Amino acid sequence: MNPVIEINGLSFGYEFGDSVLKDIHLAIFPGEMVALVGQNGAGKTTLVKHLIGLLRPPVGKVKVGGLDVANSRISTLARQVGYVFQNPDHQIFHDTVQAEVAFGLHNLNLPREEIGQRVKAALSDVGLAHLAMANPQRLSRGQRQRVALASVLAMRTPVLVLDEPTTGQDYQERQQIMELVKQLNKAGHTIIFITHDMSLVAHYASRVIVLCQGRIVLDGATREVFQQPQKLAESLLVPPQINILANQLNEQLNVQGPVILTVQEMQTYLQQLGEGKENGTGG
Ligand SMILES: Nc1ncnc2c1ncn2[C@@H]1O[C@H](COP(=O)(O)OP(=O)(O)OP(=O)(O)O)[C@@H](O)[C@H]1O
Repeated sequence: MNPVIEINGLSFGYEFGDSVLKDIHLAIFPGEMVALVGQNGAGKTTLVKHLIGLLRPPVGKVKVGGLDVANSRISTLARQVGYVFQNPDHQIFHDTVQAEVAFGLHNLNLPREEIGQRVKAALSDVGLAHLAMANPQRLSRGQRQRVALASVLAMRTPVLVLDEPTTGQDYQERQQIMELVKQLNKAGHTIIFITHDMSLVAHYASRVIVLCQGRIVLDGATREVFQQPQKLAESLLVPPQINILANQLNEQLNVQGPVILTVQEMQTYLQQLGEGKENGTGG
């Protein structure tokens, strides 16, 4: 299978600034659900801006859906990758939610009917169907974030890049957004999401890429990455509480237990430990 995103030797620095990305090599395959993590200023947003042509690689090569970003038009790349900005106000310009979500679709020259259908479906997906005629500027930050998400969903691109999609959302909205993202991934979209919430990473990502000062320092299946708490700590990343608790329990019991990522996994593990004890085989 060919990678949908291929980065070879990408280095980048802003004008008058230090180097922000250093020799990035990366291949992401169709259907992956990748979490891109790292402390503030690690270079995550700078990296993904290279996928949509907002930044062009001065050194190295970036390919998306087989297109070389260095010489592809932003409008062409926009058919491959949808990007939800970290700050929704950087991508919301229209007077109504409906017009906002329809904007990108007009650029695709789609028939009016299809535009209407896609807008409706995207707004319903993010739970904003009832606010189609509202002015986005009057909505809450969390709602504006979801308008931005709907605008990108409506484009139906094979790759979705979500830069901190759950910022400003309450607990329930956060779960809803991530469940929606999971469904999109199941339906075949390749997902890259940036977040500082390591419990979302543990729960939803199939692969984790850790950026530290512009370099990739960890890249692997989620469970493998959480198996290296020392390396995560070096990047100032704190695993979810449940993972830490399980590690401490294993240490106390002096057993090599599994890597626990979610509360549900912990529940199952505790049950197994309990049953082992009853049978006299537990630690
Ligand atoms: N437009 C810009 N001009 C100059 N420097 C910039 C610009 N955008 C970002 N930087 C700098 O580049 C570095 C990486 O920033 P970037 O936004 O990519 O990090 P990040 O990992 O996404 O951080 P955060 O988690 O805070 O969003 C930071 O030092 C930042 O100050």
